[in-house]
Amino acid sequence: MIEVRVGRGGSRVWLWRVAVPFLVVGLWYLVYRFGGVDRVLLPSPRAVWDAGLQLHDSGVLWPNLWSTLLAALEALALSAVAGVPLGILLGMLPRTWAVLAPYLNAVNSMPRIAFAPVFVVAFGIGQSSKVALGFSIAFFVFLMNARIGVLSTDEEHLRVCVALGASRSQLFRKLYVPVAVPAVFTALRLGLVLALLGVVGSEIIASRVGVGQLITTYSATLSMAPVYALLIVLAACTSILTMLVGATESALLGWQRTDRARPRPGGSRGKPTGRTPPSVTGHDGAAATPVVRLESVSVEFARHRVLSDISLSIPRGQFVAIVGASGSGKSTLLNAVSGLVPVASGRLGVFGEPARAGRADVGHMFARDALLPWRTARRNVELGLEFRGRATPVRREHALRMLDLVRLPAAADRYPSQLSHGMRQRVALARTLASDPELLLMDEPFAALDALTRSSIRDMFLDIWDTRAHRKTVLFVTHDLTEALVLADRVVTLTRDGVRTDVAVPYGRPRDERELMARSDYRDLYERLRNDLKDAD
Ligand SMILES: Nc1ncnc2c1ncn2[C@@H]1O[C@H](COP(=O)(O)OP(=O)(O)OP(=O)(O)O)[C@@H](O)[C@H]1O
Repeated sequence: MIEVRVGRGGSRVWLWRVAVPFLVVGLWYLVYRFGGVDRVLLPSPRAVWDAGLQLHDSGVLWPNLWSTLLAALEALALSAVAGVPLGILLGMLPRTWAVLAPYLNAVNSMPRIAFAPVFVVAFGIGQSSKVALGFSIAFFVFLMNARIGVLSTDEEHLRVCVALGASRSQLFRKLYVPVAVPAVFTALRLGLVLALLGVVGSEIIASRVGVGQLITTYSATLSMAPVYALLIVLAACTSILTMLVGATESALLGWQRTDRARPRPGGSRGKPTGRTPPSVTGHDGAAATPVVRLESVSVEFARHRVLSDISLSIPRGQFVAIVGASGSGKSTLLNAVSGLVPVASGRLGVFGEPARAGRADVGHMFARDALLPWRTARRNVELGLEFRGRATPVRREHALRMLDLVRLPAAADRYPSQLSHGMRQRVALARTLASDPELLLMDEPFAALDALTRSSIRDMFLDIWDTRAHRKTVLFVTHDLTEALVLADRVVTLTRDGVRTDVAVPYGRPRDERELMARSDYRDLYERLRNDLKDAD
């Protein structure tokens, strides 16, 4: 379908739209009058108009048109009901798709119209055989589009849902179905035309009623004027139905309309300012019960070792910053702790248990907000609570409280596309904090923001962390050494060979970046860590 954007000059577009049928009729008349075309094959516009009126007045048109449209709509509905869930499932199950794809593609490439006589034999001459042929053509459009819709799922949306505890069936309902909806609307438009094609084709081959049957009858006597009139009526009906689909799509997918083209955050990750300098202290080791304990942990992707022999012990309430060069495995470390990637060797314990995804007491926040664009801010914050089966009023009230906490009470009913990057990241923070996790895994959560917004959200986060009944344990990944030293109790530098430095940050809170920079011991510490990172490169 060709999209026409009606922006400025929109009234002129509408004028042209209305003018097109008149121009076509004018051209038709000219060809009829002066084109030397056989007048049996191409009757005049006037004759077609009269034939249309005659079909209407004689009562022939409406029952036949109704029969055809009803069969097409039935075929369309059946195709959608069967094709969409199957397409979504096949999108979710790539191995099943790999097995079935050659067969489905083979069936889809068959000229289905050739099956019309088979359906007539199977279902008899009547509505069922028409619906069957329409279904056999439109079904694949739904299946393929729904699958492609699922394949377009944003990797980070999936990761967030899994980290928030979504089960397979919740992923199906709350992630894949909404992701597939725009593709299903495309399928509706295409499927409508194809279902109609199947139904009319079936009527032309064998039918007692329907537009196709009328076309066969009139064509047999070379009365082409009613044939053209019927085709025009069918085209008008298809256009009206397509417009209805478009209007429904606009009403249901309001979040898409407002989805302004924004640059993806992530390109401007935080960089060390390089202005601050040093002082060094040894790390004081872990307190009683570690919240996270890694013992000689290694992680591999396709036999490629990404983390080697990492040992760390993080006590309750400690704020630990992980700093390292790009590719040193910082995100992988966090993903392993939250159970999103498996460890290849070693032992990884979280609250004394093996790491697993979807724990309510572990919150994972990513560099990109990964808010689900079809949900308002409030409903995004509710997501984790929804996965855990909390009642609607309870989670609604809680989400509003969390939005209050991140100072966004007025944004509750706005879609992510209507929020600035900073606001979106605050909504993501509210979503992470909603289940009141004891352990917060923060993967460069503010890196994609401009310096001013980053610093204000960082301060807000520290306020929340510091003023709660007890401090949460935080594992905070950052590229920015200054950020690490301003925020954390402890800084761990990570290289491709493992943990390089593990130091305590010996300054009280609140910390002021400028005051710190004025201290020689801070400058020494900064310099030492920076050199460790440089050597690792
Ligand atoms: N799912 C994956 N499959 C294969 N390789 C991966 C996967 N995830 C990460 N890697 C690889 O692991 C290495 C470490 O990646 P990771 O994202 O953990 O590094 P990082 O230190 O967080 O980097 P950055 O600071 O650039 O985000 C990289 O070489 C990356 O290509």
